[in-house]
Amino acid sequence: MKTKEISKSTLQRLPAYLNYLKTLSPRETPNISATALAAVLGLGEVQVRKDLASVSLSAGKPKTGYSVCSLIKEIEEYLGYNNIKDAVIIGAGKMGTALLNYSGFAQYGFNIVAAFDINVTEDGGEKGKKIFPLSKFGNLCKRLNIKIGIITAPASAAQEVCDLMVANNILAVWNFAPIHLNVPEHILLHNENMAVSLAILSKHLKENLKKSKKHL
Ligand SMILES: NC(=O)c1ccc[n+]([C@@H]2O[C@H](COP(=O)([O-])OP(=O)(O)OC[C@H]3O[C@@H](n4cnc5c(N)ncnc54)[C@H](O)[C@@H]3O)[C@@H](O)[C@H]2O)c1
Repeated sequence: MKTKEISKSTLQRLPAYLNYLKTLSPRETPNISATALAAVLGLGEVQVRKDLASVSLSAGKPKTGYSVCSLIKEIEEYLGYNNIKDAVIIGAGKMGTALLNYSGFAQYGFNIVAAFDINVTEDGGEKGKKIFPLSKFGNLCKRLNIKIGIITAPASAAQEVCDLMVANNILAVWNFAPIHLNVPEHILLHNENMAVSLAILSKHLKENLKKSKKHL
């Protein structure tokens, strides 16, 4: 992906390119020229060429133009549509802030961008990790295209928190609240139940102790 800065107006045009490219059938239209794209969207050819050059590594070929599939991927990547490394937390209490400030996620490339809480009225947090009022959740998720949500709210609030995440395009939920959550089919849900892990450990311990008694 190209990382150079692009202008605000180019950035604003990228979703329009993307929407149009997605309407094309890759079989019927595998390639598209900047001229054709400019004509369909009512833009200047030079402008389109410049916009595409700033996000696409594959320069349009003189006769065939750009590969539609590659261009879609490159624009999506530029816009952060494939952002699967950033996550947000709802519920900035003991558990939420511990996760927010845990540096170990970075080793795996994960970044917990911020936490949100219903009882926070002003932006806060430490070590550059922000805690925001819940009212700012939708805006930040949309702006940064966040796809992973972490629930560390009380069990009684977890379903409404989860619904809020789903409504704001979160696609994967890591749930710490000890409650069953109902989610649409397209949502990936992972429940982190520490009591279950401890129960399994305890069961294995019991078995090991039984075995060692037999050997005595
Ligand atoms: N603390 C632990 O060791 C631990 C371990 C396992 C699981 N959990 C689970 O994690 C969750 C959080 O536990 P905790 O100990 O951090 O609790 P906590 O009370 O310290 O924090 C919960 C936070 O959620 C916020 N909150 C409540 N309703 C909300 C809503 N509708 N929207 C946004 N924020 C809301 C509260 O203001 C509070 O800051 C619980 O479901 C708990 O069962 C905690």
